[in-house]
Amino acid sequence: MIEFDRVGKSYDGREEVLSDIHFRLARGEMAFLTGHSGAGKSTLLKLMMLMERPSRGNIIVGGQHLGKILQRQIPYYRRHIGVVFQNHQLLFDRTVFANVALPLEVTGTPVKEVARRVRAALDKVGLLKKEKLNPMQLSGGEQQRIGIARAVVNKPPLLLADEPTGNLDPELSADIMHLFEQFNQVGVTVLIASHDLALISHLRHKLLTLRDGRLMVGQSTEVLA
Ligand SMILES: Nc1ncnc2c1ncn2[C@@H]1O[C@H](COP(=O)(O)OP(=O)(O)OP(=O)(O)O)[C@@H](O)[C@H]1O
Repeated sequence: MIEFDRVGKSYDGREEVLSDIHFRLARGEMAFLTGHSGAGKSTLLKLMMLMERPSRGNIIVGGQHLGKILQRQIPYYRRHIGVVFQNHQLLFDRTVFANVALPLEVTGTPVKEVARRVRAALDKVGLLKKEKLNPMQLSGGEQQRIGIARAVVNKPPLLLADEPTGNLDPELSADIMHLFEQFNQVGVTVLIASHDLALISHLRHKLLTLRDGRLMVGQSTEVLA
């Protein structure tokens, strides 16, 4: 599903933030990406989203060589990836339903189909009853669930998350991680950047650790060992 082959990234010709990054994530696999602040976690996710281009090396996502994707093709490529951010980036001038419907409207999905899919996504995150509310009326944990519903409403085969539990207390954070696991159990490939090592150590998935620009691959249950 994801393959990084000797990828390097430097900004503005300065020292490399990522060096010689080499890893694979199989279709249907789930992994955590960790590392200290500034280690390059967001940069690695941005390379997969084509928000940044590597300085060297090759990246393949879903069978596509990212180096061959032209600038104008990027919006189409991104439709296959669901993205969840720490600050959920919801629009507070519209309802929960309208927020989750956004990715479908962009692709011109018929209205009936939009309603069906939005409700299915809200049901999966346990917030079907809140569709008419404004996101402002929801708790932080609920807002994050709305962000996740919006990320999965298109049924993307790949879900990327950047510190999705950053603002949440431990219990809510665990709930959010379990939600990602549920999507993974139905076949979605999931990669989550997080520095919440206590939480990660309780879940058994692949662990990608960035240190001094290099990547090490291990198991999340060994993270505190
Ligand atoms: N657009 C940019 N231009 C220049 N430097 C950048 C840019 N984006 C990130 N960097 C630098 O690259 C390094 C890695 O940043 P990145 O945001 O990928 O780290 P991170 O591991 O996600 O950090 P955090 O956990 O604090 O979010 C940092 O030194 C940062 O200052």
